[in-house]
Amino acid sequence: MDSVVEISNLKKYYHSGLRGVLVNALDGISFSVKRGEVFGLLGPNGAGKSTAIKIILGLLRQNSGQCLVFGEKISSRTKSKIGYLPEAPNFYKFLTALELVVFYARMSGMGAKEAEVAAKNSLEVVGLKDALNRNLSTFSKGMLQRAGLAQAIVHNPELVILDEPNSGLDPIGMNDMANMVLRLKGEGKTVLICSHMLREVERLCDSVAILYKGSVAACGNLRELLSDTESVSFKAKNPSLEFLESVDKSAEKFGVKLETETSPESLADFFNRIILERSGR
Ligand SMILES: Nc1ncnc2c1ncn2[C@@H]1O[C@H](COP(=O)(O)OP(=O)(O)OP(=O)(O)O)[C@@H](O)[C@H]1O
Repeated sequence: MDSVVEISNLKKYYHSGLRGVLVNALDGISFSVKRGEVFGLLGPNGAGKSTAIKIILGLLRQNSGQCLVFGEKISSRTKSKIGYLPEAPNFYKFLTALELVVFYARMSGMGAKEAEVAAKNSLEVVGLKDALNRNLSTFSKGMLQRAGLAQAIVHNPELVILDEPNSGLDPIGMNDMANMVLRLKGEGKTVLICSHMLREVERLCDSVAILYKGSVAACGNLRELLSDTESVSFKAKNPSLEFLESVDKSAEKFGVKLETETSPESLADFFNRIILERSGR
């Protein structure tokens, strides 16, 4: 499987505040997103996710390291193959859903007729067929997210980047969003999701990278990461608490930690463990 995004030793710092204090937003991160996979970019607030996404999109330049998209440095050619749903998109509210998506289709270089057909099609895909001609000002949050996804996929991009796609969605909306992501995957597209909704990420993603303070704390195939816990198990008929405590104490003597949890871990547990380890708490 070839890489759609290949990030190597990427560094980005900002000068912040009046004194220009240096903030290491990305401190040499490396990961790759393979063609056709759903990839989750995770991390607590301030970990560097948005900075990484902006660099992939060509909206920001790194200070050093490399970011290749479709094997090339970012250019207008590579950008035309990317669809992007920003977190909390701020669309022109006086446009109808159709006008909005046609606008983005035209920006991607389509002619008027082609843009209208593509816009109607992508609005139908996201479930807004009956709201084509409604003003965005009358849309609920969930409908705005759908319209945002429609603009992100209208030009049939190969790579779709979704920043907090579940923001403001109710459980039904989240389920619909998940189905749309799986549909994109089924069409052979690569999807990069940046999210704090770990249950959804666990359900959808093939691979993840967890960022912490500008570094990669964990990265790889999700199933492999989650089954990576070492555990010791034994069978005993109705063990008493006393017995269990004595086993635990004897194990401790030999430097063995008995785990009562069995693998695979949930992504949320894995995430918390990795972040706690990194933060030394
Ligand atoms: N324009 C900027 N100027 C100065 N510092 C910035 C700027 N943008 C981001 N930072 C800092 O860089 C670090 C990484 O920020 P970034 O927005 O990439 O994190 P994030 O993982 O996307 O966080 P969140 O989950 O809150 O969106 C943070 O310490 C942030 O304060």
